[in-house]
Amino acid sequence: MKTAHNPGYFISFEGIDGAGKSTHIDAFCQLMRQKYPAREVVMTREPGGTALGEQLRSLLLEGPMHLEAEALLMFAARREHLAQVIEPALEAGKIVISDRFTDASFAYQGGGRGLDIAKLNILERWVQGCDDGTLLQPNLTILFDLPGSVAQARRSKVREPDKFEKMDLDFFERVRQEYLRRAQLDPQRFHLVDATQTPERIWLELQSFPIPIK
Ligand SMILES: Nc1ncnc2c1ncn2[C@@H]1O[C@H](COP(=O)(O)OP(=O)(O)OP(=O)(O)O)[C@@H](O)[C@H]1O
Ligand SMILES: Cc1cn([C@H]2C[C@H](O)[C@@H](COP(=O)(O)O)O2)c(=O)[nH]c1=O
Repeated sequence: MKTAHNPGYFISFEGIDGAGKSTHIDAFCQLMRQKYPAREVVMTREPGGTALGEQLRSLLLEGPMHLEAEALLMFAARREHLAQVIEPALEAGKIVISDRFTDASFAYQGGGRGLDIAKLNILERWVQGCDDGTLLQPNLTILFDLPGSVAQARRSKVREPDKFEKMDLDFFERVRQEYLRRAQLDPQRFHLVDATQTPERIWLELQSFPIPIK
């Protein structure tokens, strides 16, 4: 990509597993379609969003692997996702809404599993760096924040855990803290949602906070 300055608008949803992203993301996409009828809305996810990305997702969410292999595969899936889906959509002026993006790598591989943040910074620059030196990032990241114990209780009611969801509470607390650290570093980009609220309250909040899309 030549530059991160494009006519599109890029939104990511983030949070620990069970924080409630999936509960709201479809309705949020519909809301964006209603609010901005002139814009096409593309909903996607990570890891995934392309044929290769979905194959990598299966590998990543199933078997154990070396931490650096895991990080590299997350960013390989992301590179393909950017090239095939995200960059063309943004260049065409579309609204892209992704269920997770690079903050998840910092939170899970960095905070949760302990990969050196400097290595993640290098991968981020490699994969999201543009020709003019800018870094392609979401314009807005909606972070669903809640304690690991609450998320674990919610998850256990509804599904069989995947590889990450089997991790212990300490892991999810570290993931949460890394998300919060990144939100503090970039308060302009992050909108923090208190995900301990009822789904109804959260939905009201998602409908009402201002998003600078023309
Ligand atoms: N605000 C809420 N209060 C109580 N329960 C909730 C709330 N939001 C979602 N849930 C319930 O918690 C469970 C997990 O929610 P959801 O699947 O949306 O989480 P998620 O963040 O998308 O997780 P993952 O990233 O692992 O897919 C679901 O059973 C959902 O109904
Ligand atoms: C992008 C990304 C994701 N993960 C982890 C986070 C979740 O446990 C899964 C994805 O599952 P979801 O329920 O669909 O959100 O993958 C990660 O560890 N690193 C990443 O970069």
